Amino acid sequence: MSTPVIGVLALQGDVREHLVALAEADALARPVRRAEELAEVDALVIPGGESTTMSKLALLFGVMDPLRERVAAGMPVYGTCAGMIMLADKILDGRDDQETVGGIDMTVRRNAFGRQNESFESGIAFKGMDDAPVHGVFIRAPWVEAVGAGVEVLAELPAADGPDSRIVAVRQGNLLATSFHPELTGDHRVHAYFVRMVEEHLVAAAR
Ligand SMILES: NC(=O)CC[C@H](N)C(=O)O
Repeated sequence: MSTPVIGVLALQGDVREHLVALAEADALARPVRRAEELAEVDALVIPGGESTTMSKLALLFGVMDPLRERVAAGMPVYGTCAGMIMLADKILDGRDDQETVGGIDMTVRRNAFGRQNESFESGIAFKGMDDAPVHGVFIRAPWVEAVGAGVEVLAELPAADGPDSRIVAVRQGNLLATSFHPELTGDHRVHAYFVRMVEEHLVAAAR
């Protein structure tokens, strides 16, 4: 099978780190800014950054609707942090004019873990990666407040202030989202998991 071509939405955010992580997970990675570039990739990563700015630029560059169309058509997408917010059907604490691509039946709360100076790192038990916890870097991170029946929860963190836990990684069909940033660590197992999702999608689509 040919190597999957995975774009990284390069309007704003930590694009370069994702390009490196995807290459290390054996994908062909390239930045995507415009609809024509989106049309040429098999799958997409939406990076961390600032979802309000990303939303504004996606509308300005005319990629918001093409993105929604590709998601509806089944293109695999992985969103980290701001990218998770972009994949949420509903957001809390967003800006009034903030739009998302949507696609995952979940409600995500922006900046839920606190402000920049409350950023933290934590080992995370990630479903299917049983050899060792995933190293999670959380920077003004969102959490998933509610999920619909079709959403698989892949990771949760115990809440700092009570018995509850916070959902920090989910998958719905071909869409994957994490509150944290595996691209900022040397541990690229989540990117490898996404590359496998893309390969499985391409095999199924070719049948
Ligand atoms: N590291 C991040 O991507 C932060 C996300 C940012 N707080 C937002 O709302 O988009």
